[in-house]
Amino acid sequence: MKNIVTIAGGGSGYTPGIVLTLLKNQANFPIKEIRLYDTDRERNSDMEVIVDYLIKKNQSDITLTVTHDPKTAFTGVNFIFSQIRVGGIQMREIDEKIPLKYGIVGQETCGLGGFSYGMRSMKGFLEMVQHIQEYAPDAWILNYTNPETIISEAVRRKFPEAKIINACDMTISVEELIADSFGYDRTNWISYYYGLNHFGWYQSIYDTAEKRDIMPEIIEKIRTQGFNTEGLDPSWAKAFKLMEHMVDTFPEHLPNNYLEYYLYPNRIVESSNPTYTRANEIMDGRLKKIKETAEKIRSASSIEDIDYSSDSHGQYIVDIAVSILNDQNQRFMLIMPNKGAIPNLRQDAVVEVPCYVNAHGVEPISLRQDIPDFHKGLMEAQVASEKLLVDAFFEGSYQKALQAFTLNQSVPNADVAKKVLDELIEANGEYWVELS
Ligand SMILES: NC(=O)c1ccc[n+]([C@@H]2O[C@H](COP(=O)([O-])OP(=O)(O)OC[C@H]3O[C@@H](n4cnc5c(N)ncnc54)[C@H](O)[C@@H]3O)[C@@H](O)[C@H]2O)c1
Ligand SMILES: O=P(O)(O)OC[C@H]1O[C@H](O[C@H]2[C@H](O)[C@@H](O)[C@@H](O)O[C@@H]2CO)[C@H](O)[C@@H](O)[C@@H]1O
Ligand SMILES: [Mn+2]
Repeated sequence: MKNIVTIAGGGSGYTPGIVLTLLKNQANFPIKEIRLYDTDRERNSDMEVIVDYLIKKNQSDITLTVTHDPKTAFTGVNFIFSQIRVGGIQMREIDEKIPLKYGIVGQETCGLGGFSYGMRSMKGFLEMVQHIQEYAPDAWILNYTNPETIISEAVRRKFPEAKIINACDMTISVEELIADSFGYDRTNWISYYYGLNHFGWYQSIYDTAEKRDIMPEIIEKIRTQGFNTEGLDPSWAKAFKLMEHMVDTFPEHLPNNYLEYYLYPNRIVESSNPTYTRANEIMDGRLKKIKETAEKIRSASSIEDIDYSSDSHGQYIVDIAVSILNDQNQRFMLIMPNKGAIPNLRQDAVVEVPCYVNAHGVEPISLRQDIPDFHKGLMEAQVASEKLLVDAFFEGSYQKALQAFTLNQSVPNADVAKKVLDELIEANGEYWVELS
């Protein structure tokens, strides 16, 4: 059977990498149609030009459909890969800049920028899931849309039966960086990782060739040699530099780089430019590249190769689909209700842990051991603040939102929490539910 895949947020700069990965994986994941669904017609139309070019260049007979209509997007599909960004890059810029004005972390998925995005994202994402329930109730939603823990919690409350798998590419990026920096083969690894999304640690990394846990050795190498960040985007190189410091200071378990926003908000704020943030870098980089590539294809009768390739971000989501289709029980780091996976953390937390994926869905793997107090304490505050935010969304409660903002560990006091909340309510307007 050939599948139909809809890429929701089709205009995203991740689409070419995902399409090229799909084209490369036709033996395991045969596809008859790719649909690009996006509320922004101009962005979808630019991506149509690029994807059409990639399909033809690969001499594939896959049909391409481009739409802003949910019924056309979802009717009859088998998989929806979601990468929508509700509010777009313009609202990401606001999420990053308003907190920075008050001297606190301004970031896409962490701190109060992440909460601002979370409130918008829940609204837009749940509307999309409603459409999917109507037009394709049996389809699998493989979700990359952020902030993942908040999205996962909201979908679980509103659509408990939805067939959704929430995934983040950060752990594979970290593992690739480690393997490249120190000469490991990560395909031999069985990783045990626990946390919330963008808020977790490795507990162990078992190397099946060496037949031992190599995490202590990796930690030592990070402390003494540092990562090889040559060729990385400077912002990512900077993040991994701070990760080295985190590992050196807290060497018990290997942290996700995103913990820098909670453990070192001081350093993050000091090194941020409040008038030119990551959103501005993306506007001047990834987004410009899409426009330029589409223009190049439109205006040329024959063109040189365009600068997109299949990548691990695309491969990860395609591998999840393949594991479902072929009932392979492959292992992935996924975002799921805890229910015992981390034994000493509240059972209703949404956590990121290794899981098996097969035709029936996701089976989380238990860590079997309690996590230490330091890591547990940090997680408990974060779980509570994220849950309060989701409560605020469903109840329309200003008080719950204020509690969520105050409890966020990037926030020094309730006065700042309130000022930032009030300014974000104003800036988000209709993107947020009304809070009273
Ligand atoms: N989970 C992960 O590890 C991971 C990795 C990379 C990116 N992401 C997430 O993927 C998303 C896309 O990132 P990006 O930088 O490419 O963003 P982007 O803004 O460049 O692209 C997102 C696209 O979604 C469209 N969109 C917005 N709201 C929509 C809606 N309601 N319905 C349909 N389309 C809609 C926009 O018009 C835009 O074309 C973000 O949520 C980002 O955080 C997640
Ligand atoms: O600032 P951005 O938009 O470039 O990235 C934000 C996303 O960062 C992570 O994904 C990385 C990934 O880890 C890296 O290897 C490479 O593929 O780029 C990705 C994004 O550019 C993170 O996991 C996502 O959740 C963030 O949205
Ligand atoms: Mn992520």
